Amino acid sequence: MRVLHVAPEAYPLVKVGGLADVVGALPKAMGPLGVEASVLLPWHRGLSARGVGEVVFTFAGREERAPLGERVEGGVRFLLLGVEGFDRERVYGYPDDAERYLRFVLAAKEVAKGFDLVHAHDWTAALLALFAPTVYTIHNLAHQGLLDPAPFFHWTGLPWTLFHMEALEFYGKVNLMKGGIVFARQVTTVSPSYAEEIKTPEFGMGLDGVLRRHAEKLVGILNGLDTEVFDPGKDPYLPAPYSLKDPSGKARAKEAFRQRTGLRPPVLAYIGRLDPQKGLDLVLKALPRLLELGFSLYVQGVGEEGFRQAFLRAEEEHPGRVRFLPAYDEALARLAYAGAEAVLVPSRFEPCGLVQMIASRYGTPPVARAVGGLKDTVEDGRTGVLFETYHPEGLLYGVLRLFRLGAEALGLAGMAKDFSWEASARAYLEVYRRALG
Ligand SMILES: Nc1ncnc2c1ncn2[C@@H]1O[C@H](COP(=O)(O)OP(=O)(O)O[C@H]2O[C@H](CO)[C@@H](O)[C@H](O)[C@H]2O)[C@@H](O)[C@H]1O
Repeated sequence: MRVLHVAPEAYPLVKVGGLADVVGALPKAMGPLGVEASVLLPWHRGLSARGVGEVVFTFAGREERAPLGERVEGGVRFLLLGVEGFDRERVYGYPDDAERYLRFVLAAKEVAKGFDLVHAHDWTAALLALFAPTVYTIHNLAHQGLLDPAPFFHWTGLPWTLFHMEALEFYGKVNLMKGGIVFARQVTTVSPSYAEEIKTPEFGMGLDGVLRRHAEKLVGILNGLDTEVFDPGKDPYLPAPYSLKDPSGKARAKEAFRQRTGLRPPVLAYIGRLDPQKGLDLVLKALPRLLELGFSLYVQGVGEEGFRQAFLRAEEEHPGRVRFLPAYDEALARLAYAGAEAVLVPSRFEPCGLVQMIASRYGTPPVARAVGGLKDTVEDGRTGVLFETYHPEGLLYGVLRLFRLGAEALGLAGMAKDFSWEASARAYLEVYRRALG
């Protein structure tokens, strides 16, 4: 079976968040099951690849050409598509994102012709479901890809008959994610709990009705971790390797983390995008009390300016107790996963979440909110702590409970857990078979 993954980001070529981890790891995990997978990405600035040809496609009624590159990393074949609009600093966050990614999809549709199945990820690739046999994965319902119908139909050349409630129309706009859900042969999301939650108005972000109508083709498959990439036993970013059998190297990581950050333990770490999804308002509100109780805080992430300012202020006000790294930094993230006493994942909603799994793999227990994939991956009281109420008190209670139970013991229990892709890869194979059957 030949499958083409289509996505905006994939580790190790380009990563903003967890989507990249998944798109980088899943193709590898499917190999042993007989699925030959390639990953198609936009040719973002700075990526090098061997030119392998040119893709001819139609955009806004005109013929365009885009160079196609190829590069193999970690056994995965990446294809890079050099359509206009991607020679830029960032992956997302431009006013013309909808246009650039539509152009990418219309070119990707030509590449897809050489494959049995497309596996499209998130809103940017959703529209492929209209052009090829597609499995569509929702990584986050918060980003749906909304745009005005007039430019959409002009650029794509699709008929206006698709502009109705059971197809692409969404409150007067075109909704690309809705198109993915309606037209894909199978729809997946990244945890069983999130698959249930998104069928309710509370978590459905306006698409719960559509998801309920298409529930028979919707399945929740838990993300795994690339256990080769995230392995404290051979992580080049750590001062010494360690494992469940011999965790002694973890003390070295703690020491290195302390020296690097100047924070006195116990340190609570947040690593991730600075996004309202992630419950950072709870962290900020609980901060004074956490500091009073003797905890320090480490925050690493990029995203919303409001959060950036708030954490810069917190760092300034509490030298030696709060450190904020407003950057994407793989090396420091690994050191934090290994060197902090606990990680905080107080999300409002969380489709799956990789942060809590990575932390566990590095022997650091998570304090997480009992939603979505967090509920499916953190064993409350055994590998970490889950709290229910979206309130600073809920988070505080969770932190205190974790340390009462013994952070170290919970961390070790987490290290023993299987976070690999194995079971989930088999579940995806079933979905692929259904899509083609
Ligand atoms: N500043 C920084 N420096 C270094 N590393 C950083 C970083 N900021 C984030 N990361 C890394 O990005 C990843 C975050 O992944 P998550 O899955 O936890 O959340 P995200 O919301 O990005 O993903 C979305 O997609 C994934 C994939 O399906 C879902 O698990 C999730 O619930 C959904 O919200 C982790 O590997 C983390 O270490």
